[in-house]
Formats: sequence, structure tokens, C-alpha cells
Amino acid sequence: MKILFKNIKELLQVRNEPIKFVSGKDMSILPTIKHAFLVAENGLILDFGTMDDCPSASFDAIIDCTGKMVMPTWCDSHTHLVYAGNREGEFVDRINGLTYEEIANNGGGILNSAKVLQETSEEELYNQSKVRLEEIIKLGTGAVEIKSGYGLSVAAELKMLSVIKRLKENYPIEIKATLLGAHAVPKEFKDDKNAYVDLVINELIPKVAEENLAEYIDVFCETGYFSVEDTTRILQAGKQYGLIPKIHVNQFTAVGGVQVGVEQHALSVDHLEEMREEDIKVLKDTNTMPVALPGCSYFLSIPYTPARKMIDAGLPLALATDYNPGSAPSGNMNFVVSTACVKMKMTPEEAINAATINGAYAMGLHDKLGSITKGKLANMIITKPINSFGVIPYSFGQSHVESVFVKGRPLFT
Ligand SMILES: N=CN[C@@H](CCC(=O)O)C(=O)O
Ligand SMILES: [Zn+2]
Repeated sequence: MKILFKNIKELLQVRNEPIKFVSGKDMSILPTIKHAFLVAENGLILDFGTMDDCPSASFDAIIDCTGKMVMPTWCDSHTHLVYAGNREGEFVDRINGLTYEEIANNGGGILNSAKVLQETSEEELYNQSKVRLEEIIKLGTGAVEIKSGYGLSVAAELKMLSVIKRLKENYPIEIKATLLGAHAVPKEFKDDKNAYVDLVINELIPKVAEENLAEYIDVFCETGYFSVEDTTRILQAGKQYGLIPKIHVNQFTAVGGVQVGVEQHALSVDHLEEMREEDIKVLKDTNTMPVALPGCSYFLSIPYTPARKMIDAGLPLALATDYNPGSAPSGNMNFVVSTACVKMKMTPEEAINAATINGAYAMGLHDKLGSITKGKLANMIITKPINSFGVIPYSFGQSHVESVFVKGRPLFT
């Protein structure tokens, strides 16, 4: 199958040479080609350039993109989109004055989602989750990481990971699975957290590795959840089974989680709403990608990740949705990119880099996705007719995605 996309108003995120990620000042550069063509063959990007060099060979399909932009699909490197039910009641409780912490301390929050998930069949969980997956693909996401962590028992964590596996088998976008057994301390272990950490290390990790259900290991390293010591133990155990760390740190308190991430060679450290100078410094010149989740800051009314400080210090930054029922019930990367510009003072170029190539890196997918580069997967967004790419973050709350191509094929057009 060979497709020609012609008369593209502007082809975004063009990288002739493959790159891992962009940091610091380089984040403000978004290479583009105006009045461009692109050829996709057998699911890969075969060629691109200006219309002056547009090939005249025969194609299976020709798509006229007059007035429209073409860009790589969004790479959403942090979600919890496999969950059961929702937490609308807690949303109203927060509107009426309770805090996220108070709700969690009263047995709500993650434990609430765990209870519902444990009572939901795998089939039903799959059916609820696939709706969310289809919804984000329509919004332009072409690669997504999905975590477990609402099971909090060996059986229920395996149920979540099996659902993720089934989504991988049934949908063409790239899906990466993360084991987040240490997301909260289950009720039964409330007086003996160490026993739960032992269970994660001695039973859950080996079982997940044996069944090959996850690529990454995550921990919610936070006051009242898992300490830096717990986090180190769990990450080390995961690494022995080949699981790569990607961790939740500095959401509410800065307790040294970023340092643990760097020490353990985490692929990413995510959230980072509370950042001290030393947290920024320790990330410098490492291979650990900081990931901001502005949808969570928006929904919980907590501080935003200090993107300006971090980028100005020379760091890279990725953006993700954190799609989950409690702190970010939206998987809309268009909204995330817009919020990053409005609230975190990222420029459109920085935000698009953060949501494409840097997000791909945070999922170990930068050699396949995240830029328009020959040989990468032809996962692309065709926008509606727009004046400039700045309109994507500017007109918040709208989707400018007209159609989405995954491995060179149109989905949900
Ligand atoms: N912070 C930890 N985990 C999720 C939220 C969990 C929940 O409230 O259900 C997050 O990334 O925001
Ligand atoms: Zn999360």
C-alpha cells in the first residue's frame, strides 16, 4: 500500500536525522516544510519534501491536503486509561471543598477505583477501556503508555495488564504496559505497608515478568504512599526482571523521588508539580525524561510543573495526559498541549516537541515514532484547514484533528 499526501500546507516536526529527544533551547525549534508532500509505504514514511519534488509514480491512494497540516501523532507517555467506573462523586466532593488528600484519607481516591475494578469482570473492564482508547486515537494519539495500579492485588493487577495486552492485540497504535502495583497501600495492608511492598516484589513482579505483561515498572513515590526506600526496593526488584523504571514523583511533596529515578536510571520521572532547585539539577545531562501532566494540575487545581525553569535550565520535557478517573479524566493531548502553553508558558514549538518526540522517548519509541523521519511509522495527524500550527494550542478545547493515519492507514476518518 503506497499513499501520497500532497499539497500539505505545512509538514511539522520534520527530522531528517533520527534524534532521541530535544532539550533546553532546542525545544523551541520545530522544523517544518511548507507546501510539502509525503509518501507512506507499507506503514512507514518512505519519502517527503517540497511539492516541487513531488513524485509522479503511481500510488494506491492520493490524499489532497490543501490548507491542512500533517504532523506525527501525539505520543502520550503516561496514562491509566484502563479503569472501571468513574469518580464523579469525588469530583463533586472536591467542588464542595474536600481536598484530594482528604478524599483519599477517607478511603476514596485510588482505593475507591481499586474496589470497583476488583468487582468488575475482565470483559467489562476491556469494554470500558476500549472506548477511551478509541476516543484518544480520534483525538490524534498514535502511541500510548497504560499503567496498572487500580488492582492492588495480584489477581486484579494481572486482570488490568491482561486488558492492556488485549488492547495491544486489537488496536494498531503502539501501546506500552507499565506495572504500577505500588500505586497505593491496599486497605488490608494499611497497618503493614512493608508486607504489601514484599508482595509486590516477591509475587507480583515475578508473575508479571513470567507472563510478559509489562515493559515498565512504576511506583507512586509520595508522602503517605511509598517512600524513597520503598521505591528503590521495588525498582531494583523490577529491574532484575527486565522491567524499566518510569515513576510518579513530586506530585504533592518533593521527598527525593527525582533523585531515586535518576539513580535507578528511570526512563522518565513524571508529575513534577513540586520541584526544588536540586531536583532540576539532578536531571541535567541524564537520560531520564521529565514528564509534565498539566491535565492533572488543571483538574486538581495544584501547581503546574515549572516548565520554563526546567527548559531554561537546559532540560528536556515531555507532556502527557495522565488519563485516569481521579486526577485527570481526559486523554485529550490537544488540551494538554494548549494548557502547557497557557499555564506553563511553553511556546507552541516547545509543547509540540514535548508531546511528540519527547513523549516517544519516554515510552522507548523514539526510533519508531515522534517525528516525520524516513523509516519511522506513518502515524500521522491530518489537521482541518488551519492558518498555522499555533492555532492548535491557541483555540483550546477544540480538536483540529481531521483524520488520523496509523501505520499508513486511515482510522476513524
Ligand atoms: N498520582 C498518582 N496516580 C494518578 C492518580 C490516581 C487517582 O487519583 O486515581 C496520577 O498520576 O495522578
Ligand atoms: Zn499517573
